Amino acid sequence: MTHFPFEIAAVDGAARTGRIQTPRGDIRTPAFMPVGTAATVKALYPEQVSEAGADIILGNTYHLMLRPGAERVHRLGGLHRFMRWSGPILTDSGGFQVWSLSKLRQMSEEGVTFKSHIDGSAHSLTPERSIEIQADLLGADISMQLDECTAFPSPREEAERSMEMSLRWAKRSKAAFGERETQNLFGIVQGSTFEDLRRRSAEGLMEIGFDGYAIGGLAVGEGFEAMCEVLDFTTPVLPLDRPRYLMGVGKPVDLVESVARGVDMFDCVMPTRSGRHGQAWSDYGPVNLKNARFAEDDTPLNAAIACPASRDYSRAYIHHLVRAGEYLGSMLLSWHNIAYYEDLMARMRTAIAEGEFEAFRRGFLERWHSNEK
Ligand SMILES: CNc1nc2c(CCNCC3CCCCC3)c3nc(N)[nH]c(=O)c3cc2[nH]1
Repeated sequence: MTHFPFEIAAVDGAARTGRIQTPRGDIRTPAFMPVGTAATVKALYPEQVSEAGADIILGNTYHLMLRPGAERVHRLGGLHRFMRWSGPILTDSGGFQVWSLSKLRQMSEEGVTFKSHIDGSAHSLTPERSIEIQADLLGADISMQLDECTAFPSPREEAERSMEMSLRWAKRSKAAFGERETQNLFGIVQGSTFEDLRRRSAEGLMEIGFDGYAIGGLAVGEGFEAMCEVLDFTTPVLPLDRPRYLMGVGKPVDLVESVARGVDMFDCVMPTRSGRHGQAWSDYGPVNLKNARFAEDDTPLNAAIACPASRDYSRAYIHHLVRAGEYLGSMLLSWHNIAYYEDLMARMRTAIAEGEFEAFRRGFLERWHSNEK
């Protein structure tokens, strides 16, 4: 097993803090991974993403195979060189995006065929092809198995069929990946909201053996309570000494409640996407800077965060930019939101290291549920 060393520095309840050591740098956990869908964390330079505190970013098989093409990225030196990000990159395997973005898709045991949402051209993804794109062509440090994200809600039989196919694809993904010294491969637990299916999926993946375990099939409309319930009965089954990655999550309160349940890694489009829609995140929830109450608010978004977008610009100015539809509005809010998310992760890492995570969590939930904005 050539998994990256995962050093757990402290445990507080089910919460853990530590670091994953990769050839391209350490990942401090719990970690939030900004999403770089089309080889860019939208509206930010890589330097800003790194200075904001991100150790690792996400890339994506689906988008990059369609445009500019995985072979082209490879000819140009791989994804790190192409986008000038020298730290670790995790890529998703593409299955989820086929379901959420493409038209006319066909699923079979072999894989999935689909039409590009960009130009309608025909494409196919198999477990083997997805690994080739992620690990060989893009050069991801961490690749994900090809899986099927089971729709929610699903009847039990459908969830079982879907989970079992993802397990077969997990086996094929691992066989295609083989043993690599400088790259890792994560399996993805499915099983929707059914405890026994989640257990069988986790046990099946551990039997195959992966460098880390993602929890898929969540943040698909099941709601906060159901997501927490699935975490309550899934994370305890997973190995303590391997990273757990909750895919597609989430709002700040989701991150706090999931870290409390033993999750180490997260990704979400929320900070950047909501920044483009005029929203700034805080411990009190989202704040829409378009709101008239900011028109003459000369205070910064959050002076406690050492990011120019959070500390140096007034809300009045950002309000003006958003109202005027100026690019700088989206740029500053995206920058602040990434810095806020990374600051939240840093506060949680410190709280766990000091054995104070419960107190941190209580304080955060009080702020989150207060109506102060
Ligand atoms: C938002 N909710 C959610 N996302 C899920 C995702 C995607 C996670 N984010 C990947 C980025 C998305 C933007 C482009 C770059 C990659 C899921 N992915 C996989 N493979 N399986 C899931 O069950 C799975 C489940 C998910 N649930």
